[in-house]
Amino acid sequence: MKTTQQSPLCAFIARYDKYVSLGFRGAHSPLAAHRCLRHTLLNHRVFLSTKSTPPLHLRLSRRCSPATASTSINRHSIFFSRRFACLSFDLAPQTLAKRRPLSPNQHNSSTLKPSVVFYAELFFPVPLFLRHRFSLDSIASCSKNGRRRAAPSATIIQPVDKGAFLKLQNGSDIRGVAVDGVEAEPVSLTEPVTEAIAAAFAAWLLDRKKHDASRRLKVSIGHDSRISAQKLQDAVSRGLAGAGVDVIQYGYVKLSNKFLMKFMPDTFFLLQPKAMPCDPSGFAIVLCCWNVHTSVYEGNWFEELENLKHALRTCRLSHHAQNGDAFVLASTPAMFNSTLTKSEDFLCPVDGSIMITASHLPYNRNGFKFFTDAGGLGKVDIKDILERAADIHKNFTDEGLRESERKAAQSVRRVDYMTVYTSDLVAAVRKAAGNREKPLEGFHIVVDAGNGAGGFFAGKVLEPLGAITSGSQFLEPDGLFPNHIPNPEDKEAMKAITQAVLDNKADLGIIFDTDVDRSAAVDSSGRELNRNRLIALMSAIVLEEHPGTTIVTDSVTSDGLTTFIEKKLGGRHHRFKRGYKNVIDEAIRLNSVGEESHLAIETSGHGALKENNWLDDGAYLMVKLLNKLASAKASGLGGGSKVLTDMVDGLEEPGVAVELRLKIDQNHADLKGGSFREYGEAVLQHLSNITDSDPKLVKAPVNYEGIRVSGYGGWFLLRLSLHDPVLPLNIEAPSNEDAVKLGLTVLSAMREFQALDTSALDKFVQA
Ligand SMILES: O=P(O)(O)OC[C@H]1O[C@H](O)[C@H](O)[C@@H](O)[C@@H]1O
Repeated sequence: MKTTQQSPLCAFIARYDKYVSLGFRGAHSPLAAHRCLRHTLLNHRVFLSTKSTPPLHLRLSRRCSPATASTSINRHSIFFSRRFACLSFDLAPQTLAKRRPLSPNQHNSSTLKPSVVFYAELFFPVPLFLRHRFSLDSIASCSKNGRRRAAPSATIIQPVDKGAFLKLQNGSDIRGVAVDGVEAEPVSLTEPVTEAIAAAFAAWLLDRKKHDASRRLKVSIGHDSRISAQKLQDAVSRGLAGAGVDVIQYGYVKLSNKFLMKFMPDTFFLLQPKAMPCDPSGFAIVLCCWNVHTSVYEGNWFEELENLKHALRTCRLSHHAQNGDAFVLASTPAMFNSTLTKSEDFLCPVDGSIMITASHLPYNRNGFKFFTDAGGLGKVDIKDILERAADIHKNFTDEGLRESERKAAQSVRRVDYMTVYTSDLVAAVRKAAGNREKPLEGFHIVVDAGNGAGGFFAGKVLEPLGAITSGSQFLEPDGLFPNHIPNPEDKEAMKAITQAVLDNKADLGIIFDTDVDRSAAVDSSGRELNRNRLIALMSAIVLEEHPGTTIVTDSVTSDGLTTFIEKKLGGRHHRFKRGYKNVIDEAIRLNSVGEESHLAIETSGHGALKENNWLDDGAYLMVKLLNKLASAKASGLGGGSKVLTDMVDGLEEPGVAVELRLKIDQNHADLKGGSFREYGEAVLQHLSNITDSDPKLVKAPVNYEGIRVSGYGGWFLLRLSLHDPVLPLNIEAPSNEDAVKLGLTVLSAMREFQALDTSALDKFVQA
């Protein structure tokens, strides 16, 4: 992925943005500092927060010189933006020399104007009067005659038409670009757009809950580890609060003074605890930047960061909320669960819930999933919300936005809901194991959270159940996903968890996607239990509990899986469409018409069980595997994951299985102004005709999506992607030769479709 940002600083931010905010070289210049601040704020999650009141920040600005008496400060300045304070100090060269001797060259360098810059994200909006006084925004907004006038909202509202809003729909989710910097991917999920979408969800919810008009509705918001999460969560909070809904945030940052004193003593000293007391529950941290000459400071600075990162890791940051140090994240299933939980302490149940996530997509994307107690919202509702959002956005005024901001500042509450959610998971395993406290004692299970939100599973689920989790990896949240794509379908990701299992001689490996609605496992021999194997395993478990039940899956499942479910397990395999919402809704429908179904699951790792309120929950799928391990051990069947491996014994596996994604060029003249869907349908129709006339091929008699054809001992499925201008082609066959024959059939149907990029298929058949 190419980024347009080239400066070393950007590279630096890209590496460390989770933990620091950086100043630019020359941050002594207010303009540069401000630009830097804006850049950082716009693109990165900025840490951290304080519940202290704004005057404390003012005091901080005055007191910082004495506080840093051991250094020599040439000048300092403070800037306030709507939610952030930026403090910048220029240090005299001798101060630098104390940290690391400067070369004569550096002493003489005219660029050597080192600064320290602190950024603080405030939990409260900075009052306008402060902003007017200190913010460069307000200086820029001075009228020509020199009189200050009210600063406009810190966000500039660009007009956005309805079409642009509707483009944010991705099936039953909303997805867009939230971070600038990737070529040809302009930001579409801006703060005002997000605020409008949240306000639209509130309006939609208020319409649905008219009968509850006597009380204020509550909506929970949570997010995963994405770098734009905080920014969007704030915007969502404003949108909801402005629409008259109570807002409960499940995602926030919480680091204790103790943590700071221990791991960042220098920084903390500069922050002067007396001037910036942290209230016992709120905690505060502002990480500083030893700005400028990273060449001068590099060692030290990197060392500090490494210390911090180490500290974060050893503290199991995301699992120790109750101990005071945490990035408190949320998972998608937990958000849905918050509409069902009954607990006044945790302000539950909420009327609606919003998860801020773009699942496994690249770091610059983000999006929303919406829930009520009836489940995730469907396509029609999402379209309705986006249409409403477009109207709301059109009518935004500065004053209205400020009012929403004020309301959000007054009404947002924070709850560590993951504590409830994880204790439910722990309770489920204990119950299944005959109420034993530590049913997983003796098991070594490694978790790979891919730096998403799933790190909690090691410390808050497995460890309380007695499992050893050493060797778990990528548990710490990092929205740049530096290790691998957090996606159990991804080959690299599966390789990483497999290696971790083998290296640690673990009994089981568990991997999640970013927002924990998908998962997969690896057995002790390093055998991947994902895709068809995971479905086979889950089917075996569910069919033991509910003999004969129907298993609903997505469309790309293998023929071998059908044989396994129907012949070996005695269930019924209902192969439906791709899309987790589609399979869940289908299972619910089957039950409503009298066909019992207890499991809806996709090869992607999404899965939902009837017993778990049809919650699409990757963590719960893993809980079902844990139950199996625990009960096997209790009944003396031995430890390890053999019990799971044995359950998928007999599943026929194809020699070759590929998925090729063929793009439709939407701007190609061959579309003749039509949509890519119409074009894709035409390709499918043509393929259907061709296969009808080929005696070696048999079209699947029952098929709900695309064209599925058997032949040459295997099968292929060509279908339209749920979201993209793409025709995904799945081929499974006993050998490469057979797979190529199937590929050639498909290719022959595509020759006349010029807008279709068949290069992946060309390559496949040639190889
Ligand atoms: O149709 P595709 O492009 O293959 O995408 C299909 C996938 O889209 C999303 O990621 C959904 O969350 C999945 O449930 C679905 O399987």
